[in-house]
Amino acid sequence: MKMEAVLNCSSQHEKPCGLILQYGTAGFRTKAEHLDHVMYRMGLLAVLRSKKTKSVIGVMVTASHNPEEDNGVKLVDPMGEMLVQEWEVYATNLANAEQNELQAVLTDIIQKECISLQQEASVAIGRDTRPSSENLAHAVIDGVTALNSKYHDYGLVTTPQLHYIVCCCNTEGRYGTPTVEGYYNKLSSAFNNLVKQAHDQGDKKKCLSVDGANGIGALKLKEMEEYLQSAISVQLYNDGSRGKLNHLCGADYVKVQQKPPQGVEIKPGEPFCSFDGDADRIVYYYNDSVGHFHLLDGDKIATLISTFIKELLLKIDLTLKMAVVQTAYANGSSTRYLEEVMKVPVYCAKTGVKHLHHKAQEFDIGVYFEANGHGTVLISKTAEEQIRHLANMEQNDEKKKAANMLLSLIDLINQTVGDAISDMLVIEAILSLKGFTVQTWDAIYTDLPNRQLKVKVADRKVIETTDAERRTVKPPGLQEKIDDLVKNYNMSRSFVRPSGTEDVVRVYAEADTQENADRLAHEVSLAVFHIAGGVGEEPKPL
Ligand SMILES: CC(=O)N[C@H]1[C@@H](OP(=O)(O)O)O[C@H](CO)[C@@H](O)[C@@H]1O
Ligand SMILES: [Mg+2]
Repeated sequence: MKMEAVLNCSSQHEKPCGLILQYGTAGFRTKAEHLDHVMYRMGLLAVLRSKKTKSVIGVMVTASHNPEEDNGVKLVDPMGEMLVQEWEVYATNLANAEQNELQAVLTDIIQKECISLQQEASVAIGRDTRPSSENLAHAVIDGVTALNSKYHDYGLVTTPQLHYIVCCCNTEGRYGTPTVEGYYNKLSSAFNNLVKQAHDQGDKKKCLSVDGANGIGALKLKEMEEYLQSAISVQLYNDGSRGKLNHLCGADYVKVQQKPPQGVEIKPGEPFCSFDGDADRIVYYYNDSVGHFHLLDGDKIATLISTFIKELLLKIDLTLKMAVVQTAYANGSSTRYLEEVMKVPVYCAKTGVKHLHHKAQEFDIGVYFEANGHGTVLISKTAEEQIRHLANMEQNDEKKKAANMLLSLIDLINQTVGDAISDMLVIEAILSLKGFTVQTWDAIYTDLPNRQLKVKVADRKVIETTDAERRTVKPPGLQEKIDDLVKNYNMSRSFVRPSGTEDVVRVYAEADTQENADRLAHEVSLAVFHIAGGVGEEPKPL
């Protein structure tokens, strides 16, 4: 390694003095103007990770649902997963090293990980549509080339497309062709195969309105449309031609505000969905005949998909270990429905997709979704082989058909990470095959009214949690207070946790009525404010 070249080039990607950042729930995220040095250094780290794993490593430049002025970066591990947690600390150390400490930090990583510098490396780079992303991606490339490594710049791609590409590169194409076209071909042929088998198809093409959050998802869905034309017609809103990224639109806005994106008119019963800024999340919704807004979030998506898979497994008489993984934000009704009616085991993981993904890997079929619409399904290799064997050998036509359906579903699902486009096609295919509308899907169970709030405190780290973040252990007295407040309401639940992506404490409450959920959320916010060092104005009732 030519350390001199690395350090020289680093001085062109200067670190703002004293700036401290952390590789959080989803990589680094902050104002775009503070990230040039982080990008260069993540280029370096991706090369080291690539040498260590002898695989292609991905670097995605995006800040997902955050405002357009922000940006961020996440590293993608060989099988298309998020960067392994042990390396997050290296990422943090590199990002925060002053120029004169950089050499020591790099050497430390190389020694601790026993990295052979002779080993070849290769990095796959992608970026979202933010105005700052192109230059920041160049800084990543500078880091990669400073270490004399190869790279492939995939340009504008969704986060899940880059995860897919990395997985394809490292499995000699067994997962698919490592290009955006390969992704379109794989998903569209699986989708077309599935919907062909729906009974009520006739001449009626499926129609769906999509809010693209003015981001990369809109761009890529437009590109993909020609591959899907015979089966679905998409009406795109917030396609990026005018509005600002994520501004008053997108999956996060719709989920948190519990209302449709601004500027779109929804006819009663019309199915709508929203992507987030890097197209790894999706939520569905519709307005009923009296104008009430109905949200079908990650919990409803997990229920729909797991019901469908369970039905197919029953048809082919295959016993597989299936589970659903949620977080504390999952609506209590969804957990109850899954456990009590569907008899599917449900696990609660800490917030952040990496935690859910890990848990889901423990099962033959692991369905995981965060309530905000980020999730996917993991199917173990053995389970896939068993299904493939049945599809090939089975004599009974109905069973053969069901096994083939499962195989197409496996191809349609992006197993590397949550994927708005893939999830949307999975949902549309299931709705077609079951003859469901969004309303029938919504009626599977009724969400408990809920509310999410944010509280500003001086130092959110004073709050420590346990039991998958459902209870606090610090500061003293807070959990007791929350327990007391929750007791005053019916069907109630509330918890608080420090956010991993924003400088706030998040409060969640649910109860029998919206008024009660709002009131409980406010009372718990006050408890946080008073016990955990609130700053600024005291939280006001909604
Ligand atoms: C309540 C909520 O939606 N939290 C989000 C948010 O994390 P926080 O740690 O809550 O800020 O951003 C994460 C990354 O996108 C996402 O995984 C997570 O679900
Ligand atoms: Mg996202």
